[in-house]
Amino acid sequence: MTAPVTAGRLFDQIGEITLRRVLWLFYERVMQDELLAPVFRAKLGTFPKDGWPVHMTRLEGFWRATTGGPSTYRGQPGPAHQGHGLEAQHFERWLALWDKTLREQLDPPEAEALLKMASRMRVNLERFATLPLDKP
Ligand code: HEM
Repeated sequence: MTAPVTAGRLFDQIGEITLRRVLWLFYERVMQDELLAPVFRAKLGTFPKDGWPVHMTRLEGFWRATTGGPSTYRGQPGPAHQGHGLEAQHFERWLALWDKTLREQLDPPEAEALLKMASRMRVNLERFATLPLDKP
């Protein structure tokens, strides 16, 4: 019988190197997407240079922590999404690319687990993304 995928085991099941590969491939695709790329380019510059190495290190830390792996990530994903003019369509596209990349690169249980995690986070991130920057 296959054990259920839980956060603690997920990092080990995916593996450090595979997780890193998935993330780089995903953002390479994000940067080929005409809706998403301009948002990231405005903030981080030209992929994979400028602000990208730092961003990728931070994201890797985030996903390591989320999947139960060792991590020193101490960021705040919510506020990071404020002030970019993000709408529902950006999140739809992001998740569609995430889904495609995960399905190609991982076994179904791990792919589904990572998709489900991002789908849940979307609710909170989208709420932040549409908050006015200067609250009265
Ligand atoms: C559910 C979907 C998403 C997840 C899980 C996610 C996750 C993250 C995380 C963990 C960070 C790092 C936060 C930190 O600095 O500590 C981040 C930053 C960021 N994300 Fe997202 N994100 C999502 C959707 C999007 C979308 C749709 C866009 C826009 C097209 C976007 C644009 C950005 C930008 C511009 C940053 C800030 C980069 C920086 O200042 O270094 N994200 N995201």
